[in-house]
Amino acid sequence: MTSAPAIAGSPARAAATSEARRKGGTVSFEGLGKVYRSSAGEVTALRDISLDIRAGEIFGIIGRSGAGKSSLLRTINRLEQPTSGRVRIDGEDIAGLDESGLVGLRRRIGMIFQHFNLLSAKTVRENVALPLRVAGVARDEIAQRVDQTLALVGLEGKGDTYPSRLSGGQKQRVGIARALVSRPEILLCDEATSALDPETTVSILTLLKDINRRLGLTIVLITHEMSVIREICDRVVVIEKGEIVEEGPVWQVFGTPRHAATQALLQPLENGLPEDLAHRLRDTARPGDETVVELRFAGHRTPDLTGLAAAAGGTVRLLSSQVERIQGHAIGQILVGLGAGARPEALGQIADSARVIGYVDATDD
Ligand SMILES: Nc1ncnc2c1ncn2[C@@H]1O[C@H](COP(=O)(O)OP(=O)(O)OP(=O)(O)O)[C@@H](O)[C@H]1O
Repeated sequence: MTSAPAIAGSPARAAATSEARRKGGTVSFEGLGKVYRSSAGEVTALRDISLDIRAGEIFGIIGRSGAGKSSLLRTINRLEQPTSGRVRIDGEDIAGLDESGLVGLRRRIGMIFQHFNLLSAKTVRENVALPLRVAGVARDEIAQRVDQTLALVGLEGKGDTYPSRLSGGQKQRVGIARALVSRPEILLCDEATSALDPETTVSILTLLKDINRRLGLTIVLITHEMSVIREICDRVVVIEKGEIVEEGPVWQVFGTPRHAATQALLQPLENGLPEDLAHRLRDTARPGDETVVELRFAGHRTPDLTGLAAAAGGTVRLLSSQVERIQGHAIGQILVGLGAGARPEALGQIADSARVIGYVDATDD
């Protein structure tokens, strides 16, 4: 980009965004394969990956340890060479780039890392300036662009500080500034928040989202945490043993996870049955018991409490609720206890699915 990083909502922002969009930032994988060969043998890290990442989106790649996430991410800037298939950036097959073409590609693709990869003997300003120095940019322009980029990531006044005096979150901000100073079209994030505490993670993810909106740049991130995907991604792909097993908009993958690997990755986010209820739940009803119904929302319907009460046709108690909004869709589940005379079978029309999970003695509450 030729214009300066700008403030959200300003005319300069709109110009910066449209310029980034015009310049592209798409990534296509076509039948990509990667086999590592060493004296210890062969490891197939990626198999037949075909995938299109659109300009300006935040795209998540998730999978368990060893699934092949890093291998895939690193083929985008040719830190890793595929064994088969192709990677295209804005339609161009990057396998054909010569040395100078590769240098140009890496200027268009910034990268940030889990452990920040900062030079400890250099100040924040020197760290951020490094890619411009290497590119031979004039001294005055370097100073101006470094200042603008430090302001963009919220590090005004920290230019002369050494990395050892910064918090983890501040170090990652330096990493982000260094990646952005060359005004790339694509930002690769390699487990960028995995070394950070939950609060700092949220602040870095918020910054990435903000940068994506302001500059219109494509962000591709890898993570093993579904909470990161939920926080900022537009679309996600799940990889398992080197293959794509699930792909789609985030709300859809969270709402209807189809593959066992996705379900396992989502498990830490599920609270399960409230403990007190789990202890009291019975398989068969005794006189006076409430019927406990689980209503699941997969993003196609919004919980309608009035409709719920009307459909049930009797007393309804809310026992627990874990419904969140992802990309404007209601995802999660509600547990209700239905009293005598209520019709559990009528609740199927209220949620995306409904099922009786047992019975409880309501007088125990
Ligand atoms: N340089 C290498 N030489 C040999 N095998 C490798 C090499 N790099 C990765 N692998 C293997 O390739 C497979 C995929 O590794 P990769 O690092 O891409 O997975 P990952 O999903 O990023 O894992 P993690 O989350 O643990 O970093 C693993 O079995 C790994 O052991």
